Amino acid sequence: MNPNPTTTTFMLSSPSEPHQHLELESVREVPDSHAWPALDDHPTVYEPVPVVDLAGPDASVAHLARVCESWGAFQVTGHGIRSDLLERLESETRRLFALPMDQKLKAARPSNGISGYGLARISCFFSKLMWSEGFTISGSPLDHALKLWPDANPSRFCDVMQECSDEMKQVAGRVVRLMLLSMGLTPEEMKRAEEGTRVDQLSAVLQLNSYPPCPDPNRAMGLAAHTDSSLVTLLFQSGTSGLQLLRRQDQHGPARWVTVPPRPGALIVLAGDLLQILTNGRYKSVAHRAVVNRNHHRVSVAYICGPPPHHKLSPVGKPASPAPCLAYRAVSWADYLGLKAELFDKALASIMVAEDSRGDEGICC
Ligand SMILES: C=C1C[C@]23C[C@@]1(O)CC[C@H]2[C@@]12CCC[C@@](C)(C(=O)O1)[C@H]2[C@@H]3C(=O)O
Ligand SMILES: O=C(O)CCC(=O)C(=O)O
Ligand SMILES: [Fe+2]
Repeated sequence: MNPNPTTTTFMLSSPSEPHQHLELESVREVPDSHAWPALDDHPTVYEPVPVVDLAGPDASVAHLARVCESWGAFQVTGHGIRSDLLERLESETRRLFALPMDQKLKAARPSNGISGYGLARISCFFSKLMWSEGFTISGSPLDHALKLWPDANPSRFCDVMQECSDEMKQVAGRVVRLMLLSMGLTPEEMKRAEEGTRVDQLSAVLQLNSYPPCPDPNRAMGLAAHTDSSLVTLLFQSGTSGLQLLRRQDQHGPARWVTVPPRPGALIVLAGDLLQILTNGRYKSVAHRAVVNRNHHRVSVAYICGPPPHHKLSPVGKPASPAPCLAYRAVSWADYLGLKAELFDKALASIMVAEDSRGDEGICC
């Protein structure tokens, strides 16, 4: 799948690209560096995005199987994360992005690193820059917080990020388990699927995103279409919409963008590439993007979660139909991230096992 026809393998000419670290909030006109030629690659339509109440009967495995197969995403309520914690998550995220650019750049993500402040990582695959800033937290955010707020107590930021990660881990663990139960696996397959995916084993990064108001939202892109590499991503979006899911009725049907309206207290679950691999193509990862708007400064926080980085995940269950024999070779998250950084939307295809060469690692059908 190519989630966006404007994708090229264009690399930014140099790290000192003049508009790379624009103070987007003070820009009055979208510069050419940020003007996207084709935002309307598919129509944007209204469709109600499914809601799964983890505390209610919606959390039935039959319902979940249908939702995962047909959407790869849903809103989750009844997750137990207190609304005041989510409010603090939003306000700490806003406080970070409101810092002056030179302060944020003190916590810049190193070119070969995971954590820190910077442009969307996928920027290198596109010829235009995105109307957003990101901050990735992997492990403790303390070192970064000390650089961002050298004169203040960093615990306010760190505590909220840590508490949210801990809570989101519990929710992600429940969601992954329900998804696996919904596949109707044999006890042996279920045991194999749970290796590396149990709640106590999950690992994650927290991705904070900021989308300042944009003077010409029809020409700018907040975050270009992509799938996450995770098993599942839990996304918190502030009261402003912007997240869109790429949806098809069936494999060959026309694609359209569906906006996920903010729903107070809800989190959004997005199926990632590792879930597609683990479920042998049955629960596909969902392509999504973030669009911007003229008046509101939107923020979002993604809890991008998967197995321990070096745990090798291999597919379980029957290959997805109608595709005859989708199967992937076993892969660790760490190795898959390497493929994704190199191949972007071709990473999944690169680990498909050809039908005639299925051996120990692939699933025979
Ligand atoms: C663990 C990771 C997943 C991620 C790449 C990363 O190393 C850290 C940031 C993650 C993120 C967040 C925004 C979208 C995304 C595609 C990206 O470019 O960086 C994801 C990556 C991913 O899921 O592959
Ligand atoms: O901001 C959003 O709604 C999407 C964010 C996202 O896709 C990500 O962080 O991976
Ligand atoms: Fe994403």
